[in-house]
This record gives sequence, structure tokens and C-alpha cells, in this order.
Amino acid sequence: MKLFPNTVRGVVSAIDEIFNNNKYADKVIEKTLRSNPKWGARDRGFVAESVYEMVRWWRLIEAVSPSKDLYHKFGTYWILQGHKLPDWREFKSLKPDEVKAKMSRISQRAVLQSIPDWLDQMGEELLGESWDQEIDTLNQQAQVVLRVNTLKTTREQLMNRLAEDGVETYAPKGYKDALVLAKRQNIFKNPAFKEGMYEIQDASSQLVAASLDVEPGMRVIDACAGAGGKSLHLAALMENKGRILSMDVEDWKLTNTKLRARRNGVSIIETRLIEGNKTIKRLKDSADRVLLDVPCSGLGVLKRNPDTKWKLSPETIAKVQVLQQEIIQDYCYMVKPGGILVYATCSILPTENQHQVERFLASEKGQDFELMEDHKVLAQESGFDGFYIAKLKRKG
Ligand SMILES: C[S@@+](CC[C@H](N)C(=O)[O-])C[C@H]1O[C@@H](n2cnc3c(N)ncnc32)[C@H](O)[C@@H]1O
Repeated sequence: MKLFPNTVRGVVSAIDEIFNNNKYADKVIEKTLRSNPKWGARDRGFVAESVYEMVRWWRLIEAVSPSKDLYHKFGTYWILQGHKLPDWREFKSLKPDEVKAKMSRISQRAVLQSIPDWLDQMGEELLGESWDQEIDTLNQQAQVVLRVNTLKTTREQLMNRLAEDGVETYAPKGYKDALVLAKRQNIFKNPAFKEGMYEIQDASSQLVAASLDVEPGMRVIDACAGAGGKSLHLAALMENKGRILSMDVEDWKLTNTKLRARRNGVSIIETRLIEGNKTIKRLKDSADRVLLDVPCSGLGVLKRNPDTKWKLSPETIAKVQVLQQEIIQDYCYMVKPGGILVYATCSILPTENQHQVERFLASEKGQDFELMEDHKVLAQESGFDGFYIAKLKRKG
């Protein structure tokens, strides 16, 4: 594969922004691509993928790179990917054999898997033997998965429509609204996206709305709705009949939910900003179904957000765990007696998942609920993101 100086420069300066100015990888990539409008689709793909992969493998790259120079680090990454370096001044003192020899001497899992030591210890302590394979899987590149908007089309129709545009997809077993792209590409530009035929949503994430067993006409609350990914899926499952109240503490996310609802042809979503506990208390006993897609460490979605491992710390995980228990305790009574409450995270840590549900069920409010089932989705088993979904029934 041939390297071009301008795109490699783009990668190097993006890496500088991410690691030296502590910026988020997705934002930096977006800005880099926006400020280089002349780059073609291949250049854009190369820059985005190289930045994400360098972020993913950063600790390993640092361990084998001969210096702190960012061109050396890019070159090291390129060698580790099995490519040949061009004869550029920037790579003069970089010796592929030395990089490979250094690499072969590393045996520590945290370095080989390019994760912080604390994360490796936490993973092993909480997931035991399955951690080794889980972290290996979470370091692989994510597949691009679409959720078919069944309000506008069917999976088969969308598959054919995309095929006409040269976009090959396949339907994964067990996920009835999902289509996986055979080859990574920017799918936001396709006219079918602009027409609201699909959203980008991992297959594991698509299990969340499905677990609420919604029916047309129901009243549903999505209490941590964010930009509305699950709300939109719920609306499609409800055939756009009934009512969904999409709530969040961040108004700008709800603005996005509204925009996406319009594109999806969804009219049953109402958004409401959570301004305090009063907003929640007013909704006591009001919904047939409540979804709590709570804030979490995001360790189940490392494939698509590799910089999470560099931004997280044991302290931030402990903090988010306190918030998770507060949310389930404070929001649980919005569901009517006899209704269903779903607690979900995109984490693989039991401390954010089953331990939280067990703690809730053992508490005073938990006495009014029973666990119907829970689903611990490990990335190594699903082939998609790691997730946790617990379905609780409020006693009648
Ligand atoms: C995992 S994200 C939700 C993703 C969203 N459901 C989707 O499918 O796109 C968790 C959300 O919880 C919100 N949040 C944080 N604290 C909250 C609170 N106390 N009450 C409700 N939502 C909260 C965050 O702003 C964030 O949007």
C-alpha cells in the first residue's frame, strides 16, 4: 500500500491533537477531514482508519517505537501492520527488523493488548478466564451495522436498494432488523440514509429496544435517551403508534433525537429535559415500559471507541457506578405496576451490570420488582459489541 505525505501528515497531526491536547478521536478525525475537502474517499478512509488504529494500539506502539517522534510512531504502526515503509527522510532511522525484534520480546498482556495496567487487572478480576479472549475481541475493528427502519422499508428491500448502489450487505442471524456492511465505507452519504431508511446501530445495541416487548399504542419512557438511537428503534417496533417520552439531562442530545425522528418518519416521540427529580416524580406510574440505558464505562464498545481506554480511570468507573444505582432507584417507579423496566449498559463489567441489578433488587424499592431475565452479551460470543440487558417486572 502506497503512502502519501499529505495524508500521513494528517494522521500525525491528528494523533498529536488526541494524545498531546487530550482531544476525542472522533472529533479530531471529523475536523481533520473537514479541513481537507480535496481528499478523496480513499484518502479519507486511510486517515480515519490509521488514526483509530494508532489510538487502539498506542501503548504497544509506544513500547516498540525507537523514539517519541510521531513520524516514528506512525512508521512503527505501519510496520506492525505488515507494510513496507517508503524511503522518506522522516523514517530514515526506523529499522523494521529492530521494531519486529522488540515486539517479539513483549510478553505482558496489558502491553500486547495495548491497555492500561489497571484495566487489565480489573478485567481479569471481574471476568476471570473470559477476559483474555474478550479484550482480544474488543481490540478488533468493529463491523458497520445498519438498523433497518421498518417504518419505511423492509430488510430485503433495503438490501436490494443498497446493492443497486454497489453497497454489499448481509443479514446476520438472530437480529431481525440488522444489516452488516460487507466492506467498511461511509454510509451516511447514501441517499437511502437521508431518506430515513436506516440508522447506524450495532447489532447488540439493537437487542435493547427489542427486549422491552413493546406493542403499538403503549406509553413508553426512554429515560436516558441521548440522541435517541433506542427511542427510534422503539418507535419502529411500535409501528409509530402510542407515545414515547425521550428524556435526558442534556438538551442538545434531545435536539438530535428530534432531528433524527423527523428523518425516520417518527411522530410519536416527545422529548423532555430532566431538570431535577421533580420531572421524574411527576411521571410516577405513567408508563407501560421504561428503558434505563444508563451512562456507563463504554467498555463493551471499545471496538468503535478505542480512545475510551485512555480516557477512563478506576475513579471514573466508580463514579458512573454510583450514578447508575441512583438512576435505577430514582426512576424505577415511572413504570406502572405490571409494567416492564429494562436496565441496559454497553459495558461488560459485572459491577455495572448484574451487580447493580442485584443491589437494586435487594433494596427497599427493589422489593416491588422481580427479575424476568438478563442477557450478558460478551463481544467474543456475539461478534458485535458487549452489552448488558436486564428485564424487570414491577409487581402488580
Ligand atoms: C448510554 S447513553 C444513552 C444512549 C441512547 N439511549 C442511545 O441509544 O443513543 C446514556 C445517556 O444518559 C444520559 N444521562 C446522564 N445522566 C443522566 C441522568 N441522571 N438521568 C438521565 N439521563 C442521564 C447521558 O446524557 C447519555 O445521553
